[in-house]
Amino acid sequence: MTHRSGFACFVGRPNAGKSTLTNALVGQKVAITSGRPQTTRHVVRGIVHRDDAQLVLVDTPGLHRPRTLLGERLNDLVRDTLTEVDVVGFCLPANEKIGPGDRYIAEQLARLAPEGRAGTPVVAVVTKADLVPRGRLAEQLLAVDALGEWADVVPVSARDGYQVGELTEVLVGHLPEGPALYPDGELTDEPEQVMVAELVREAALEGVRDELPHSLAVVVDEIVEREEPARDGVPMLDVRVHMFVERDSQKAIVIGRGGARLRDVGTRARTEIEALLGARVFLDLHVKVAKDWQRDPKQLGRLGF
Ligand SMILES: Nc1nc2c(ncn2[C@@H]2O[C@H](COP(=O)(O)OP(=O)(O)OP(=O)(O)O)[C@@H](O)[C@H]2O)c(=O)[nH]1
Repeated sequence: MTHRSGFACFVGRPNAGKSTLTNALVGQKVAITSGRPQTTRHVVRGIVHRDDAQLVLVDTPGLHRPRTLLGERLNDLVRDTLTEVDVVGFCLPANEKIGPGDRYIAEQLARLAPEGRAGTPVVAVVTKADLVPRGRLAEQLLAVDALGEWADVVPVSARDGYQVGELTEVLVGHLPEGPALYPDGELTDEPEQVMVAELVREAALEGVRDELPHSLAVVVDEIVEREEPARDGVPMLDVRVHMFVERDSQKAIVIGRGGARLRDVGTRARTEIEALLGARVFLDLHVKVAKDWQRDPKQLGRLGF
């Protein structure tokens, strides 16, 4: 079975139904995050976990707020963000006529595809389908279709669940093959997780910063509390961390002769993590050379390279 993974974001003018749709897609396993995950520069709004795919929904700064629509200066930022995701969902409410705000966004999205090149696919999502009769919905679908070049046009209702599964299918269909980017279950994107990653990164770069310029990404896979605390009542945590480097030579640097350097890094990081979390920590450090899928500039960017 091929596994797909990647990022999507919803754009659309205010009130278009982006947040509600995100929640509907993510369903029970909602994993809204408050902070900034260390593996991506965008705020993760939610993750759809499936056996065959992981769809990470991220926020797009810039196109969400009306005032930013006026700021030409923000266009580059928006464009950057939109080209870093694998698929964009452009939300247009079924019950409102297409207006200048929608057209503005449509124009921005059209620029994602530089002439003659395939850009980020954009799926036009006609939201709030439950608010209009079938005939009106059909008319809106035609109007939206005429508004630009879309990879697909999908009507949905986040309210009653109409076509929500279908939209997931369509979005997943635009993701590249790749392993899950986040562990299943609740996304514990707590500040601790970010700080733990930072502590490991600092320890790993100590003394070799010049040799590993931008080539070290740290991903905290999990922080799990053991059921039995230590005898003195201090909680015990298993912390699993992956460090990604780009080349074998860099892996050798991180690990050091006979693993000596990695042990050192582990000890130093562990001491600091214990101080941070107030717990005894078993730190499981792995170093990996980024695989082919991670050589993809998009993927590397997400891992922080
Ligand atoms: N009837 C109906 N109402 C919906 C649906 N989706 C969203 N709404 C309503 O539309 C309003 C706006 O929805 P949001 O999800 O907050 O829209 P948004 O695009 O995230 O808005 P901003 O955060 O302002 O950009 C809310 O009052 C929702 O309850 C839907 O499928 N059906």
